Amino acid sequence: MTILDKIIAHKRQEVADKKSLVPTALLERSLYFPAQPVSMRKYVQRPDLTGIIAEYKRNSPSKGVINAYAPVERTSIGYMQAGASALSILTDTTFFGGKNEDLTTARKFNFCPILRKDFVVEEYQILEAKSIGADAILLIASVLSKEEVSQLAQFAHSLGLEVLLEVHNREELERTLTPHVDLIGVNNRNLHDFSVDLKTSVELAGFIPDEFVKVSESGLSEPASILELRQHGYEGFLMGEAFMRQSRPEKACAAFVEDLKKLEAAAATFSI
Ligand SMILES: O=P(O)(O)OC[C@@H](O)[C@@H](O)c1c[nH]c2ccccc12
Repeated sequence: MTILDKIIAHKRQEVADKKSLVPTALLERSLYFPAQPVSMRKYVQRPDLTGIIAEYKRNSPSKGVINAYAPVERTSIGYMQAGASALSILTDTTFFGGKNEDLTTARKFNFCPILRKDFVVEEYQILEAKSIGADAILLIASVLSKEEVSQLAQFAHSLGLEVLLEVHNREELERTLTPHVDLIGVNNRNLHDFSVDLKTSVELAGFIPDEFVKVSESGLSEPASILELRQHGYEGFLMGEAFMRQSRPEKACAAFVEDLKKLEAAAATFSI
């Protein structure tokens, strides 16, 4: 049994327990409807922003505790001030040390797209994402069938939420691709053994149809990688640990964006 299998088994039980406490009909009555949903797809493509989807992640199964102290208010506001396009907030408690309140807090302080980062296996969790103020959800291809991806994505759309479909290889991409998702994220980390390789994004880029916004996920820590991935059509860059590993993640994000801008300027001069 891999760690991902363990997470999914645990998640199914957790959702069953939650349902008995807050039945679906009750959750439906507490949906959060912001004045207008904020489109992650659009923000990632905004030329005045960086495409960075900055993640708030306290722990991970592969790294243990990453940052136990950085508060979600200051971190999320700082990420957005630094030039991030969107936020990703981990809400899984058991394996990532997150909670729904982290997302509601981030929502209170930021007008920007917020991705609820969790392991979605049922519609109930999508209602929950909406009820806590998310704008987008993640669907992980390796743990879902094509029908599940399609149905969950359509359900998310019916609530005004966008969908980021995460794949790690060509088989997952071709097996689950459906027009009902908005962005395709290529996870450079293999969730079964945690190995990370940016080549995963480079190699899969050509197989992703143009109508989907391409996002490269995990293991990003160098501005040069962003420039390289842009050449392959990536517009979104999901980054967590490189920032969260530092005591002031928002400052690390700002420094990264500064370096990225310098590199962009240098690259522009060089190409003339
Ligand atoms: O911390 P990193 O290496 O920058 O990675 C961020 C993000 O891609 C990663 O947290 C992630 C990608 N897919 C996931 C699915 C579930 C939990 C976490 C993830």
